[in-house]
Amino acid sequence: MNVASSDSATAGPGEPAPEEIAELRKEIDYLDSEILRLVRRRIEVSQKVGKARMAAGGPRIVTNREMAVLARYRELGPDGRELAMALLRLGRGRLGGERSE
Ligand SMILES: C=C(O[C@@H]1C=C(C(=O)O)C=C[C@H]1O)C(=O)O
Repeated sequence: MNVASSDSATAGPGEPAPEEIAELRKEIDYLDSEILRLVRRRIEVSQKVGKARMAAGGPRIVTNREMAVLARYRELGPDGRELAMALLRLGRGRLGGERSE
Protein backbone atom coordinates (compact mmCIF):
# COMPACT_ATOMS: atom_id res chain seq x y z
CA MET A 1 0.00 0.00 0.00
CA ASN A 2 1.29 3.39 -0.96
CA VAL A 3 0.84 5.75 1.99
CA ALA A 4 1.72 8.76 -0.12
CA SER A 5 -1.31 8.29 -2.36
CA SER A 6 -3.83 6.65 -0.01
CA ASP A 7 -4.04 8.88 3.06
CA SER A 8 -7.65 7.83 3.70
CA ALA A 9 -6.78 4.13 3.78
CA THR A 10 -6.64 2.32 7.12
CA ALA A 11 -3.09 1.86 8.31
CA GLY A 12 -2.11 -1.77 8.79
CA PRO A 13 -0.47 -3.08 11.96
CA GLY A 14 2.90 -1.45 12.48
CA GLU A 15 2.23 1.16 9.80
CA PRO A 16 2.00 4.83 10.78
CA ALA A 17 -1.50 6.34 10.62
CA PRO A 18 -2.04 9.34 8.28
CA GLU A 19 -1.63 11.86 11.10
CA GLU A 20 1.61 10.16 12.12
CA ILE A 21 2.79 10.38 8.51
CA ALA A 22 2.28 14.15 8.65
CA GLU A 23 4.35 14.31 11.85
CA LEU A 24 7.05 12.10 10.38
CA ARG A 25 7.22 14.30 7.29
CA LYS A 26 7.70 17.33 9.52
CA GLU A 27 10.57 15.49 11.15
CA ILE A 28 12.06 14.72 7.72
CA ASP A 29 11.84 18.42 6.79
CA TYR A 30 13.53 19.36 10.07
CA LEU A 31 16.26 16.74 9.58
CA ASP A 32 16.93 18.03 6.05
CA SER A 33 17.32 21.58 7.34
CA GLU A 34 19.71 20.38 10.05
CA ILE A 35 21.70 18.28 7.56
CA LEU A 36 22.01 21.34 5.29
CA ARG A 37 23.13 23.50 8.21
CA LEU A 38 25.77 20.94 9.18
CA VAL A 39 26.95 20.46 5.59
CA ARG A 40 27.33 24.25 5.19
CA ARG A 41 29.36 24.35 8.41
CA ARG A 42 31.46 21.39 7.26
CA ILE A 43 32.28 23.24 4.02
CA GLU A 44 33.28 26.34 6.01
CA VAL A 45 35.54 24.40 8.38
CA SER A 46 37.08 22.28 5.61
CA GLN A 47 37.91 25.39 3.55
CA LYS A 48 39.39 27.13 6.58
CA VAL A 49 41.73 24.18 7.26
CA GLY A 50 42.56 23.86 3.54
CA LYS A 51 43.41 27.57 3.16
CA ALA A 52 45.60 27.57 6.28
CA ARG A 53 47.45 24.46 5.14
CA MET A 54 48.06 25.79 1.63
CA ALA A 55 49.12 29.22 2.93
CA ALA A 56 51.78 27.37 4.97
CA GLY A 57 52.99 25.67 1.79
CA GLY A 58 51.19 22.41 2.47
CA PRO A 59 49.38 20.15 0.00
CA ARG A 60 45.94 20.81 -1.50
CA ILE A 61 44.67 17.42 -0.33
CA VAL A 62 45.55 15.26 2.68
CA THR A 63 44.93 11.73 1.45
CA ASN A 64 44.99 9.91 4.80
CA ARG A 65 42.41 12.32 6.25
CA GLU A 66 40.20 11.88 3.19
CA MET A 67 40.54 8.07 3.46
CA ALA A 68 39.38 8.34 7.09
CA VAL A 69 36.33 10.34 5.99
CA LEU A 70 35.48 7.72 3.34
CA ALA A 71 35.88 4.93 5.94
CA ARG A 72 33.48 6.75 8.29
CA TYR A 73 30.69 6.66 5.70
CA ARG A 74 31.39 3.06 4.62
CA GLU A 75 28.62 1.76 6.88
CA LEU A 76 26.13 3.30 4.42
CA GLY A 77 27.51 1.25 1.52
CA PRO A 78 28.19 2.61 -1.99
CA ASP A 79 25.81 5.56 -1.45
CA GLY A 80 27.76 6.40 1.73
CA ARG A 81 30.93 6.53 -0.34
CA GLU A 82 29.27 8.89 -2.82
CA LEU A 83 28.00 11.04 0.03
CA ALA A 84 31.50 11.25 1.53
CA MET A 85 32.99 12.07 -1.89
CA ALA A 86 30.41 14.83 -2.37
CA LEU A 87 31.23 16.28 1.07
CA LEU A 88 34.95 16.26 0.27
CA ARG A 89 34.33 17.94 -3.11
CA LEU A 90 32.12 20.59 -1.50
CA GLY A 91 34.86 21.34 1.03
CA ARG A 92 37.44 21.76 -1.71
CA GLY A 93 35.26 24.14 -3.70
CA ARG A 94 37.40 26.43 -5.83
CA LEU A 95 40.44 25.40 -3.81
CA GLY A 96 40.16 21.99 -5.42
CA GLY A 97 40.22 23.49 -8.89
CA GLU A 98 36.61 22.44 -9.46
CA ARG A 99 35.15 23.86 -12.63
CA SER A 100 31.85 25.72 -12.52
CA GLU A 101 29.92 23.62 -15.03
C1 LIG B 1 39.99 19.74 6.13
C2 LIG B 1 41.15 19.32 5.64
O1 LIG B 1 41.48 19.53 4.30
C3 LIG B 1 41.02 18.66 3.27
C4 LIG B 1 39.60 18.36 3.45
C5 LIG B 1 39.18 17.28 4.16
C6 LIG B 1 37.74 17.15 4.55
O2 LIG B 1 36.90 17.91 4.05
O3 LIG B 1 37.42 16.27 5.37
C7 LIG B 1 40.10 16.29 4.50
C8 LIG B 1 41.39 16.35 4.12
C9 LIG B 1 41.92 17.41 3.26
O4 LIG B 1 42.09 16.93 1.95
C10 LIG B 1 42.16 18.64 6.49
O5 LIG B 1 43.32 18.57 6.10
O6 LIG B 1 41.79 18.16 7.56
